[in-house]
Amino acid sequence: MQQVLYLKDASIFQGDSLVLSDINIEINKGEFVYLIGKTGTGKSSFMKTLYGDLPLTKGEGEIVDFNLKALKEKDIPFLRRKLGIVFQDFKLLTDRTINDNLAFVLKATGWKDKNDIKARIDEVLDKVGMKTKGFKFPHELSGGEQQRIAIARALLNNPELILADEPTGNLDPQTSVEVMEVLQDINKNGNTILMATHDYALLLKYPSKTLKCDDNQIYEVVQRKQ
Ligand SMILES: Nc1ncnc2c1ncn2[C@@H]1O[C@H](COP(=O)(O)OP(=O)(O)OP(=O)(O)O)[C@@H](O)[C@H]1O
Repeated sequence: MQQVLYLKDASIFQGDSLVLSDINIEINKGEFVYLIGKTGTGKSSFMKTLYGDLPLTKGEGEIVDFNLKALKEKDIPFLRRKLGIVFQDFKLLTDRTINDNLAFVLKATGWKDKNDIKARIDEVLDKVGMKTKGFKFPHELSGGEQQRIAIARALLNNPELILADEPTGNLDPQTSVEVMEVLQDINKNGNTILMATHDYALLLKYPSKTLKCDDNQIYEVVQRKQ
């Protein structure tokens, strides 16, 4: 099994306060992993550590071949190119169309050829069922559609790991299921996904490996067979 993430005896701090300690986890290529836990237990802090927004100061960690302990400011853009990050609030650029949102990311990561850019955009929009919506502006799309675009954006550079922090947090239950179907599809096509959520209905509907933050620890939840 190829490992895309491991943490060994790691602790996560916000300033001086300890959020999580003794973290020992690994995620292998192809897995779909949930990260659950009550508000304030450290899910976002954990995710931020993985994409270089919080430093790892104690313990060891490696993500998509980057050593988190030795991560320098200048490494962060390169780390993020190997990750796809999806947030609760979509974070699309509101002043341009979907196609231009996606082209912006590709150009920022060195893509130059117009035809290659167009082909890649069509490809990722197709993966999230939004191929006909590229000409629209974000405000012309529903919340679920905007999140599907954010997932397409995360796929642009063939990420080795997708980090989704409460991707259905702003969506109604039906739309959450639609977005989850997209995430399940891309996982079946080989993408590795770590998804923070407090939506237990999704966990029950789509059972998968689950990590839980509680009492300053992260541990794997053993799921009972139904
Ligand atoms: N920027 C910050 N500075 C200092 N403390 C912070 C900061 N952000 C979060 N914390 C603290 O770290 C702890 C974990 O917060 P975190 O946001 O990681 O939890 P969470 O599980 O993601 O919660 P939520 O579901 O509400 O986002 C909380 O006690 C919080 O008050």
